[in-house]
Amino acid sequence: CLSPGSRETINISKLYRELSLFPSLTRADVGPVITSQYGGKYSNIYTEWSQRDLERNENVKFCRQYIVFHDDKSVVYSGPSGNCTEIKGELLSKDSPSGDMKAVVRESIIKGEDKQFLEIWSKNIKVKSINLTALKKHGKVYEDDQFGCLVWSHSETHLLYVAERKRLKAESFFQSCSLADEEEGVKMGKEEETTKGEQFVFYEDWGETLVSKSSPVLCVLDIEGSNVSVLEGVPDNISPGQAFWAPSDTGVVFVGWWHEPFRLGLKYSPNRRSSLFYVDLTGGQCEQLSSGSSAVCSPKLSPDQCRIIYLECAVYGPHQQCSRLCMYDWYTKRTSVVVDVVLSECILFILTVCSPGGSWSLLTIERNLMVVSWSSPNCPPSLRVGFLPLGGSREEVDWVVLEDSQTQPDIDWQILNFTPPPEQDNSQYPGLDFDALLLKPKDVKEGVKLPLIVTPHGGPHSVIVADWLLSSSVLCRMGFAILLVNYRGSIGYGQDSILSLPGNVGTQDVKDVQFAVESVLRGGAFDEQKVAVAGGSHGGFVACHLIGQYPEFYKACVARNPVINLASMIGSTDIPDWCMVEAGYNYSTDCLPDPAVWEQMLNKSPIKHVKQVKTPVLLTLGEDDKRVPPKQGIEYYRALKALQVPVRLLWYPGNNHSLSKVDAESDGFMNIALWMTQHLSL
Ligand SMILES: CSCC[C@H](NC=O)C(=O)N[C@@H](CO)C(=O)O
Repeated sequence: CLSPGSRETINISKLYRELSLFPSLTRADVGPVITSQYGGKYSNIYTEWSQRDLERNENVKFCRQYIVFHDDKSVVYSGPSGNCTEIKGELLSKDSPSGDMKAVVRESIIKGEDKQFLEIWSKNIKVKSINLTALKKHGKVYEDDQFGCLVWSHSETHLLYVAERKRLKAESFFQSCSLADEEEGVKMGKEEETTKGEQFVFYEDWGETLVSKSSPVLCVLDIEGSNVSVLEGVPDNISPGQAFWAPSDTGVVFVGWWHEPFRLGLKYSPNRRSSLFYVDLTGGQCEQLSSGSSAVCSPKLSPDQCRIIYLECAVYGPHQQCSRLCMYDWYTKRTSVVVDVVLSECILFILTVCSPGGSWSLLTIERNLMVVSWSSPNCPPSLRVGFLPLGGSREEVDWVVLEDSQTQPDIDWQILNFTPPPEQDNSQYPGLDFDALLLKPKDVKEGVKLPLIVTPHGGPHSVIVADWLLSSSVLCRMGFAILLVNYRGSIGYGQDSILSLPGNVGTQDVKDVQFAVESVLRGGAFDEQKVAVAGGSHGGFVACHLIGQYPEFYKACVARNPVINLASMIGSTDIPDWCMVEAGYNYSTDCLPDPAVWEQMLNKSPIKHVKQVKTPVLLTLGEDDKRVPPKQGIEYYRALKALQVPVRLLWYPGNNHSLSKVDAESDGFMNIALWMTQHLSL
């Protein structure tokens, strides 16, 4: 085993430090069109970035602005305006539509207590700073991308946001308060309504990454009067979010999620019963705008304020299944389907006309000006802008780079396509192919066979795209090849591929990955004795299946928060429906434990094959994971210990499912790299 101070360990940490310097783009906003004194038209582009700061042990957020001169169909001149500025304490921010003002929700610690403020900035002045905590109209403001929003009214006189409903201060049954205390409280204006007997009441939350978010309310600030009000009219059994102002500011449109009979995890789960609603500001009447038997998200008002587009999919079933794009006409109240569920091979037009190859991520589009983050497995994110070709023409977009990044010359990558052998074809969904991304060190000496790390993604309905991946690029620079497999069931290939997997987890996904690895090995460039597997969550499920079903094949395994036993997980995860659906059953909120279903869940789980495992396993677990509770990993750890299979468990307090806090991520990476080096005897 390499010691922490060995030259090799130091070199790996140096590489990690070097490659973790590249920031990623998290947001872009395009400002209004301004005409300069010389007649040229330009827009400001505001961007936010995130970068790991290993010294400070946190992800730092910073912004940079760019100026883009254009003629409405092409960029004429562009460049940065000033340097980067770190953003501290901002939970949410938004420029007003005219660009004249900016609103910020800020968190600040004052005398050891967390306080939230809503600030209004105009030119170089902070014109308002409203202490939301002191107002006590609601609890904490939601800053997440599930419910959260900060939206200017069209008139720029009001702001809309979402916060936790106000709760009365809970006191012990035995709390005594003297008359003198009460009188003092009243005198000081500090009296607070309290309630007895509620101190230990359980409040459901919305699960992984949304803990302590239970009952959101829509809040409006009247800027002129500095007055905050909580909107009335939202039904009691609905949690509102993703809100915006209706045409002419007559009310608010929002997505409402039903939270009865109980809340289920929402992260990566757009398949929760929900609908579009409109609440009228004058009468407080609430109207349901979409069907009550589906799941909706991401509503947007068209620039002409006449239509709302949104995504809609079925309730339950596979998480991240295909959605249809719907349009609601504000004036006729009619709904139409713009793009229906795509059954097979979904390739967006924009991706087909963009070169170079890699990953194009649209940050925003305003008046046909697209702002994108482009990256590839050997090139960290760069910022580009380009106009959408007019009238949907298939012309190439003329991309202009606003912020470039350095290509990593030592990394090579390619996309591989696989057709499963006939005996592995899915009879219900025949003829499905799948892809994989292969990363390799560039100049390999003649005769050298590379060690290979196989990585199935999680989900299972998610996807690996050809973007910049920090850990894969460091491993590649260390001399490993990495094979990232989009087995059948991944997203981006249409609904049929997604539906082919539920009921077949532990076989179809596992066989696809094994087929991909064996096909790649047949090429002769890789060392068959040096193959490892690593995956997180459902990717950890596939990894642990592979070492159980192919016990001689893999020389090392790493699993982050892996699903080990569907039957034991259903009672503790925030998404029990996932366990039922992936095991091949329908879910309903009133389903009770059924021995036959549990037996199938067990049969499809990695724990079923643990007796065959010989591969050394490194487990990385997040203490606060609500999705795959760490007890899943512990279950595997105990079984491996009993079988005397080498196992090492890393336990990360304060971390959830993603293990993405800077210290957990970097420590996890170093341990993974050393585990691979040790067991593949590099
Ligand atoms: C009951 S947990 C199911 C696995 C989990 N699915 C959704 O959250 C998963 O695999 N998550 C992926 C992301 O989709 C991960 O990498 O964490």
